[in-house]
Amino acid sequence: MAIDVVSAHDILNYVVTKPYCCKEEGKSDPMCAPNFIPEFDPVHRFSGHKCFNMTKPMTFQNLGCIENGTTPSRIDFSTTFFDLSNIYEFSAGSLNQVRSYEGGQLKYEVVNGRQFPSDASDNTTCFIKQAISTGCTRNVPNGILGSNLFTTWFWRFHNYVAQQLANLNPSWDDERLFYTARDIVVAFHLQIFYYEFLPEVLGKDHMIEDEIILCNSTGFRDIYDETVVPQIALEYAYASRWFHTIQYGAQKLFDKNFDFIKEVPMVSFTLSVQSLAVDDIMSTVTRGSYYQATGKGDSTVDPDITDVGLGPVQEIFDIPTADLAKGRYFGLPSYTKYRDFCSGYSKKHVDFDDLTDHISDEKIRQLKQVYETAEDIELMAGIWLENLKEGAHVPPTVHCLLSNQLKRSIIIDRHWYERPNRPHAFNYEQLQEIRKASLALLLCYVGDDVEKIQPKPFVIVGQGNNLVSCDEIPAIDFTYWKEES
Ligand code: HEM
Ligand SMILES: [Ca+2]
Repeated sequence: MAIDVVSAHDILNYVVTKPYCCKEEGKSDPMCAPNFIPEFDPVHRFSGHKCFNMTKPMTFQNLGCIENGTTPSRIDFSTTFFDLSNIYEFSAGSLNQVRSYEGGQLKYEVVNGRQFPSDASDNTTCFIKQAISTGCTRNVPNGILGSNLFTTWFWRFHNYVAQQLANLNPSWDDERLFYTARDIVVAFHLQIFYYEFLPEVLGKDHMIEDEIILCNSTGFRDIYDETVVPQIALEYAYASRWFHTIQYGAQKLFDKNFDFIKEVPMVSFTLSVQSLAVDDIMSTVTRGSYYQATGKGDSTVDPDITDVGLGPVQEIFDIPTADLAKGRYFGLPSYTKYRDFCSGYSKKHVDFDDLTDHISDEKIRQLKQVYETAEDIELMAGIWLENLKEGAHVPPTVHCLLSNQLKRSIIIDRHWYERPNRPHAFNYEQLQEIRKASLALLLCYVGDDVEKIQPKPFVIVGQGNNLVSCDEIPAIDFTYWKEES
């Protein structure tokens, strides 16, 4: 499960284009997922006609700002930085909507004794507890299972931190508590993303070599460059779609002894955050999220990803087809051009034979059947067929395109948490506490009934990474944020 890359789903702003085939009558409101809990009935998802819709992102052409007939230029509603905008700005301008303006807290709703994100107000019908029967979840952060879990956890963590700060500093007002908590939570998230999650995916040695992380991750560092324009490459989100190929289709549920209960199609949770609020689903799914393994990077895709995709709201959605199609839609250059770029332009890739260092002969033969020349190969098709990079869990071109942005995201961020001279920077002791951030710690703080967890939850349980009690996970000492009176 990936943070921030997964949270891309919270900002997806695709519009559904004309369906290829669709039943006319009895179409439900697409934002109101039919409820499948508690039976988790995968069968009804396939009832009726099969209706496959393609999607289009919002573009400046749609708004008439750029002439039609030009390459579509996408409007992105999320911020350019890794600043947990899926929590704090999950739709543009929504920050004020999600603050409670008391004690620095974010608004929440309690269902079954559990805290869930909520921006619903009293006169809407979109509280999660209502959605359990109505299916309506228009007003809450609502995406795929992974992002719903992460949003919920970080939302709760914000409130946890704000409460710690309030206890230590009774004189702080809501404003100060809110912004100090946000700063800590964003840093905590970045520390997990860059120093815990990404090393498992990209390989720690590669990341050190590419200067994305520090070898000795204790001190400050500052690579901010105000002359670099803050931007996220289209290719970052695009190449990240490769992760759809390792998405495992089944979500396993475990009881408190980590005994397997059952498995549920992962996609059944898509756009159905309310399903997490039923019974003890949140606890059993949370355990599954760190106890079960991910899918394999072996050029095959789970059938639910190609047939169901969006879960209950559409009968069929083929995510890999959408992934390939978006490359054409955005007018991305040929795969060979990205190979040139990723070789630092030390090698030119023109013929099929130039691609053999990352793609097997058999797969080159398959490419030849589909594409007339090597320069016709699309980026997505190329990365689907690449072997995984040595010392990493992604193909080399995905590695290159992600690494490129991940480094730039530090360079462009004036508020990067490791900077000693940013406005309201952490002092050295506070930064040491932030360095303790880990997914295990997050789940021990705010996860549902998490009493035991492996120290490295992005890695499967095993020797050297066995389940331990939460008491053994190093915790943050918030007293470093107590203001001297
Ligand atoms: C159950 C699992 C998942 C489902 C159902 C799902 C579904 C989708 C769908 C429907 C889209 C939009 C496709 C389009 O219309 O073009 C999408 C986009 C995307 N997905 Fe997933 N996805 C899943 C898992 C993941 C994972 C694990 C990652 C990465 C770690 C990921 C990364 C992305 C990215 C980066 C995009 C493009 C976002 C953008 O351009 O705004 N997805 N996904
Ligand atoms: Ca952001």
